[in-house]
Amino acid sequence: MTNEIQSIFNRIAPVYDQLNDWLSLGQHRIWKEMAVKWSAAKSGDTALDLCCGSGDLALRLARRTGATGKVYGVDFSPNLLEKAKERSHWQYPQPAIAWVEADVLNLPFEDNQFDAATMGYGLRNVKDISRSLQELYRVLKPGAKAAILDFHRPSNPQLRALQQLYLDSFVVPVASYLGLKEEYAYISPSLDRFPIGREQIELARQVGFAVATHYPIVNGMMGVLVLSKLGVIS
Ligand SMILES: C/C(=C\Cc1cc(O)c2ccccc2c1O)CCC[C@H](C)CCC[C@H](C)CCCC(C)C
Ligand SMILES: C[S@@+](CC[C@H](N)C(=O)[O-])C[C@H]1O[C@@H](n2cnc3c(N)ncnc32)[C@H](O)[C@@H]1O
Repeated sequence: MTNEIQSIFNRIAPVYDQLNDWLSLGQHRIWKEMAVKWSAAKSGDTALDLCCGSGDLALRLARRTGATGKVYGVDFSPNLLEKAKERSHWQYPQPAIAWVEADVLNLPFEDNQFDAATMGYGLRNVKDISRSLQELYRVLKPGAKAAILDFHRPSNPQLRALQQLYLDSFVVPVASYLGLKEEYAYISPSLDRFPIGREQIELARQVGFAVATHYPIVNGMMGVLVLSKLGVIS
């Protein structure tokens, strides 16, 4: 059965990439590249991109893991996955990516499979953040790292007000013009209830991550949670 979040992302799929470029003034590419770097994915790795959407992070990961590595992109929106497949089809050389339609709260993978993982703008959207971190922990190999990029609320009240103004007075009106007002208006309340950096760290520790650090970026308007599963890398 399709849930509300799935429907939102299925509806925005046709314009998703273009709007990300316009609304972030192209900056989302830099933020995603930072997440890929912090995941420490390297050549030959088996890497995972959770909530992969149209595949931006998975394609970036695949550039790092190379021809000897493999990337798995997981998402539950068939329309965004279709976009991801289309994009990877046109790349040369063909990236080694498997696109998997699944719920990240129930990953279809064995324990201890992945050398590195990323998640971009997914954690704020899942129904159960702890469960999602637990699943991520389960499938990572001991010694592996994950980098989770998402919006963040700046602690400075002026910057928070500026972020809110940008969302209400620029992002939502632009999306409205394309008939996607409700879909983009959803970002603001989802950010209001999203745990801030130190709360994310606490949730990650509770599921077993021994090392968890949150890096605010874009003056705290975005953040990257970097997690390590302790153990020896074989
Ligand atoms: C790639 C980005 C967001 C992805 C994204 C996440 C969601 O949860 C959504 C939910 C519903 C609809 C769409 C999305 C969605 O696209 C980040 C960039 C896009 C943002 C809309 C831009 C927001 C900019 C910030 C407030 C900070 C502005 C800084 C400035 C541009 C330097
Ligand atoms: C804002 S998009 C991010 C897409 C991509 N990672 C990026 O950075 O552009 C959020 C994605 O999370 C996916 N998603 C949300 N909850 C999910 C879940 N429980 N299981 C799988 N995918 C989920 C949505 O379908 C959507 O593609």
